[in-house]
Amino acid sequence: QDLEADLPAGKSTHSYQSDVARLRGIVINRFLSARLDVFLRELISNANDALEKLRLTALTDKGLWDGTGELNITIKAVPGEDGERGRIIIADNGIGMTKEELTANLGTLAKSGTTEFLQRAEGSDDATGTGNLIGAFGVGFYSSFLVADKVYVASVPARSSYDSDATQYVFSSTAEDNEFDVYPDPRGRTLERGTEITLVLKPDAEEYLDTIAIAKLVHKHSVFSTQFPIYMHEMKDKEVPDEDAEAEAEAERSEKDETDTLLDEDEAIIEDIEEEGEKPEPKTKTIKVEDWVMLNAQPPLWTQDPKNISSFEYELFYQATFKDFAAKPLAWHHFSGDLGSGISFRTLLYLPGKLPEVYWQNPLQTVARDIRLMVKRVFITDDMGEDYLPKWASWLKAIVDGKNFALAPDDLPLNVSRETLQNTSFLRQIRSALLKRILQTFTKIAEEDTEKFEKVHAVYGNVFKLGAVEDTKNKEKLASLARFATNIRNFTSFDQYLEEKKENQKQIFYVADAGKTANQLMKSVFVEKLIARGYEVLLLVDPLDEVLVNNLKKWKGIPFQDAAKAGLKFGDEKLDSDEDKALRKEEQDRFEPLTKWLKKQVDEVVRDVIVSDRLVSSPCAIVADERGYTANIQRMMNAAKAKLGKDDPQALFHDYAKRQKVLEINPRSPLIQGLLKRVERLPEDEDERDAEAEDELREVAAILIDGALVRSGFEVTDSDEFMVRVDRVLRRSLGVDEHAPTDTAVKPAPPVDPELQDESFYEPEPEEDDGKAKVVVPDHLKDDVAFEMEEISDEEYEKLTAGSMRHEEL
Ligand SMILES: Nc1ncnc2c1ncn2[C@@H]1O[C@H](COP(=O)(O)OP(=O)(O)OP(=O)(O)O)[C@@H](O)[C@H]1O
Repeated sequence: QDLEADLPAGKSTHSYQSDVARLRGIVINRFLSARLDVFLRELISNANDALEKLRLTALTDKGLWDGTGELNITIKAVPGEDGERGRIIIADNGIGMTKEELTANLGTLAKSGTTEFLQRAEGSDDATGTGNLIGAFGVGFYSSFLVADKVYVASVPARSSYDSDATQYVFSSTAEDNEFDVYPDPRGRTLERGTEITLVLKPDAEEYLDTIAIAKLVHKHSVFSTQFPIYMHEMKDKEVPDEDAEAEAEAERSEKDETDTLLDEDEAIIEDIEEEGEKPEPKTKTIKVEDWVMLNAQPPLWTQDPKNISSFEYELFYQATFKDFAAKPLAWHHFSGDLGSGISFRTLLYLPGKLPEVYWQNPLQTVARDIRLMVKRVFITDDMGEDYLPKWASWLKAIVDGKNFALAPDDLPLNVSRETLQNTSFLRQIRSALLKRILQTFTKIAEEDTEKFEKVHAVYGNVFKLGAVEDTKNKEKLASLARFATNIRNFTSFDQYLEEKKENQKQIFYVADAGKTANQLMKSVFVEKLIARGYEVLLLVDPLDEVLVNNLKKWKGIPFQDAAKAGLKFGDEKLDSDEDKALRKEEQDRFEPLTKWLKKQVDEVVRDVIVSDRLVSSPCAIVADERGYTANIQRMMNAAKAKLGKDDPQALFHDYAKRQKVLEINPRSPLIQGLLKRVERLPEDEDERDAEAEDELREVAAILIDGALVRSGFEVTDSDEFMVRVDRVLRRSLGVDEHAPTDTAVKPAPPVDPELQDESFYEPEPEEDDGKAKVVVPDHLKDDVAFEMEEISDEEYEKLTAGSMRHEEL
């Protein structure tokens, strides 16, 4: 029987309160279709409230509900037939409404702040933002009109559940009219208690009739939003005995039995056995039966006490909620907080076991997509805006469930734009709570479980480094989580490095070269002496490492020192004996002729040449100035410079920075000592100059410097020139005439061919027959044919050929 009022008797028509009319107008006209599906979560949320209200009031007023019978929510989709519209019916057996309550609750808005909300919503173009706030401001029920042309709300208050004569009333309203009707339900009393909402779907909302679509929606928005079971009506296939077919089969069987008795006895036995093997299957048929499937078997995990939740449950919840099946979460943190002004929240945050590839493809572009903001267990949004979290944390997956959230409109302004959503104090407070807890979670693992932290660091190491550069507020905390290899250990933090710092050491030493391994870096010329003397050196192999230390500049007040740069001090130089100091001074004076001479030779490559204090076995090294490029940075900058114009100031700076290096020579290297001697022997007098000897020496120096460049990680200035020099020096050492030219004569190419020949002309020429025995396989068979040959003796050959087998056949 239809819900439509058939008799005018008992029907009353009311106008919506003006605010309701405006609100309905916004809902109906200003929502994007993408937000249509909120209607279901809103109605489920209302049903949940009605059930909760019943449960609570029944605690003190047993007359409302005796505690027996399940409190639940049901959803039923009724496809349209015979030109009728499809319907969705959502019912609860909660507190219910009287005739007066139907009129008052659904016809007026009692929320404070609504008028302001309406003004802003009407003035805003951001329809999606409005969608986020539905629910938080009690526009919930009116979202029905997103999908329905007509809505019926049938209700019986709980108080009447024991009174079988009590009247069930219907509220009905169309989307167009600004009026609604209230009348006794023409179907009579169909509900024991509670509310049943029937949505007569608009033609373009018929997709919601699909039970799978409904189940998906419930899972997306509401599966964790109520503690009460949600059941969905389904027509299920069921096999039942088919009595008609069974009776027919029985008749057939008895006919057959009669024939069997006529057969020979032996045969009859065989027949019996066979019959036993194939007992007649009972005849069945498939019928459709009604079934109610529970959609939310799981209660909201984050509302439970962490003590009662197993790791397995946390992991399952993670997978189900965030659809991340790539790896188990590495860790989670489940906590509640209070923001004052009556707002509290519960949060469950997860550190994913793997960061998505897109994160590292462009970490600065990533946006947090998995922070699910809920209010009272009802999903509100997972779009917190582009910059809600710093980029380093954009991988975070979390549920944030605010309580009493809607009661504090100041904390969530009615303005609907995302930018303001981000800037509300509630969300800002949540953001800092989230960041604080992420860092706490990492720090706790780092302090308590090194093995686990190694795993965490393998995934998040670069996140810490990126974060320390990006997030000035959390710089220290993030940087202290980063770990590095050193020449002494594999996994050390800056703090641990300082614990092992030597006396008087005033710098944190590091050497960086992205792409090299820690072992390779340990062999770098720059750290020879540091390592030989037993100092600890951070071996920075990741591109972000160098960015991080350059950005930090100091750790606990102690500067970082790139071992490949000028300014390296062991710190104990002052403690050297006078003798040592004198020795160094003497060395410097002694090598001055060489440093001066070399400086003239290498003017283009380096700024200065000095006697080194950092080399042990290598003859020389190229060390960058404090403001110059190290090889590592130079490589990165070269790529960037390639894109700049020649006269671009940045390009000019690049050339300048490139030259800011020093050639350091090792006074103990025999090669350097030999070079010094040769330089000293060069006659100073202009007239006596030996051009040839000078050239030779220059060449040696040039190779030495190129070698130093390569050893120091730079590229040689001109690799062709380098090879020409090496060629000359090799000749000299082999006693080959240095100037003897290589015979470079070659046969010139034939004259230009003016014509295009026949195609076959360009095919490769067949090999000439050399007269030797061989098997020639045509090209197209080469892949398919294989040969095995066996050498046979003359005798065997004779034997074989003597018979019928001829040579060719063999
Ligand atoms: N299923 C229901 N059972 C009983 N009362 C209901 C039901 N649905 C709605 N109501 C009544 O109608 C009122 C208006 O509902 P509406 O969804 O517009 O706002 P709200 O539920 O009060 O706000 P919010 O959606 O933010 O919780 C509710 O406050 C409630 O009193």
